[in-house]
Amino acid sequence: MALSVSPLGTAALAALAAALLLLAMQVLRPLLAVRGRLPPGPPHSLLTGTAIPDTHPWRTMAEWTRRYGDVCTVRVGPAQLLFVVGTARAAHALLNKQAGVSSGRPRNIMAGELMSGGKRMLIMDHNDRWRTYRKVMHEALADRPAQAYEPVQVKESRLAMQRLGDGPADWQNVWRTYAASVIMTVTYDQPVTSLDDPRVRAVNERLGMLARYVRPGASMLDRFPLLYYIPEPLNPWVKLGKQLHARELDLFLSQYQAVRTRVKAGEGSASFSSKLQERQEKIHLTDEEASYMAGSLFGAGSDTTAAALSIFVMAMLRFPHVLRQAAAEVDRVVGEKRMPTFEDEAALPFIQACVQETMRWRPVSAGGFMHRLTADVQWEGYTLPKDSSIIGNHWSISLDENEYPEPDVFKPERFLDETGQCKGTWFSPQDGHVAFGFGRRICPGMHVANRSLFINFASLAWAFNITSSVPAEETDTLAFTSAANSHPLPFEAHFEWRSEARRAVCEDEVQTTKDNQIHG
Ligand code: HEM
Repeated sequence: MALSVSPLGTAALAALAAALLLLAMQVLRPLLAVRGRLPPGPPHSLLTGTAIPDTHPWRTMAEWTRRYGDVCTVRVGPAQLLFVVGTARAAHALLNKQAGVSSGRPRNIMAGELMSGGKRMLIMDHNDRWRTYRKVMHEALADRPAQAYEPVQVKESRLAMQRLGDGPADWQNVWRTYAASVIMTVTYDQPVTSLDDPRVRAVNERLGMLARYVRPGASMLDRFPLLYYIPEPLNPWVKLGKQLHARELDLFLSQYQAVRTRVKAGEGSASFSSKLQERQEKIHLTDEEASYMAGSLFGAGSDTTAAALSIFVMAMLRFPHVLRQAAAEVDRVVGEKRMPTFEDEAALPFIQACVQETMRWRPVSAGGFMHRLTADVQWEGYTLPKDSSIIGNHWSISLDENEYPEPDVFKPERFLDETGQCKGTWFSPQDGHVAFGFGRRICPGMHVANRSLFINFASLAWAFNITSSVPAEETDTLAFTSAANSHPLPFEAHFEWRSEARRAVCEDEVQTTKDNQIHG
């Protein structure tokens, strides 16, 4: 007996077949596009790709580098290729020297396109808007303009020392407050004194949401991009992404507009936002774009800086002789009667070397950030196809004993030359490490970050003996969170004033620097 199918049923079957065909094309297209040999990599399943662990994925990736080589192929889901680059040699060749074709970002529908409206620099592709953002960032944050923020960093650092000396239970929050206040001042000329400040709470709440969706494949839309095309009224994911974006945009716009209002009233001093407002029209940025550029500085620069400051404290507990060496250098140059300043920097090469070693020893963005290849790239007989993702694993590069002998030991002197001056490495002549990333996506805030680390490390060495009831050799130097910006898990640390006189000098300096503002 012949089966009869109604016209409605035929249409449904045709629609189903078309959807399956589209799905198959989406899955197969990147694989069919592979035109050469891929580097070896860990096993993967055809449907779900390579199993990448949620906890400290950079440690597993480092293991893959040891097993499969400098560049290995990983599959995210059934079709997306990700190249994990695990040595300085390969990272320098692929991500620095060929930055022209390795500086895109992979598509991120939920966190990038919907929640950030395509306006968040860190997850924006290598396009014209990104170039404008990058130019603005360079003009505001490069080495010379970053000097303007030094008075604010000095003021906040004095406050941080005072708070640490008071013996807070959660001393890591002192660093979070320091970093939040520096960024809020740099961005809006709005210092904060507590993490409970409603402005900080609001932005941290938004960042918490973003962190949830920014990981590859964290949202259904990124795992199954076809879902994006379901009409909006029936599409819960698109609706959610747009709602979250609207709330974040409201927050960023209101902070940005408040600067405009204060400037009109002749109040406050210069900031990233006030300077941006002066030239916003000339560079054709809408208020929405400009407010997002300003607003997303907090996410990029606050948590990262706070983590690096805690990492230094961890290193000082594990390697107490380094703190003694740092204190000896600071005492020789600065003495007891005043605290260190940025004018002392050239005379404090050991402290500068401590900054570099902290960033190397436990890199904050431990796994690195994904880039996207915008053309096919050749690597030692292998082809890395256009549109694949590529990631430089900061962890394995920083702990590679071929580049850094005894990599687990905190040894600032590895960055000192025979004349005692600070030096870099062959692949990073300036900083000696890769913790700020690669190529055209290298962190534009690094000069602000380095200054924060310098002034706080010098001040810690000047002010405190740092102690713990845990013996130095039992300090767990691998106890870190698994977030993209990996913080040390809470640990015990006591900050004991080296002398009553130093405590009194710090109290005085808190008063004398309390009105410090951005220069210019
Ligand atoms: C210790 C502190 C910091 C660390 C470890 C750090 C690290 C990084 C890393 C690894 C990247 C991505 C690089 C890549 O894709 O290869 C990045 C990007 C970025 N950072 Fe930082 N950062 C720090 C502080 C800051 C500060 C203080 C600011 C702002 C004042 C900032 C602003 C940015 C921005 C806007 C981007 C996006 C750049 C782009 O995608 O083109 N960062 N940072």
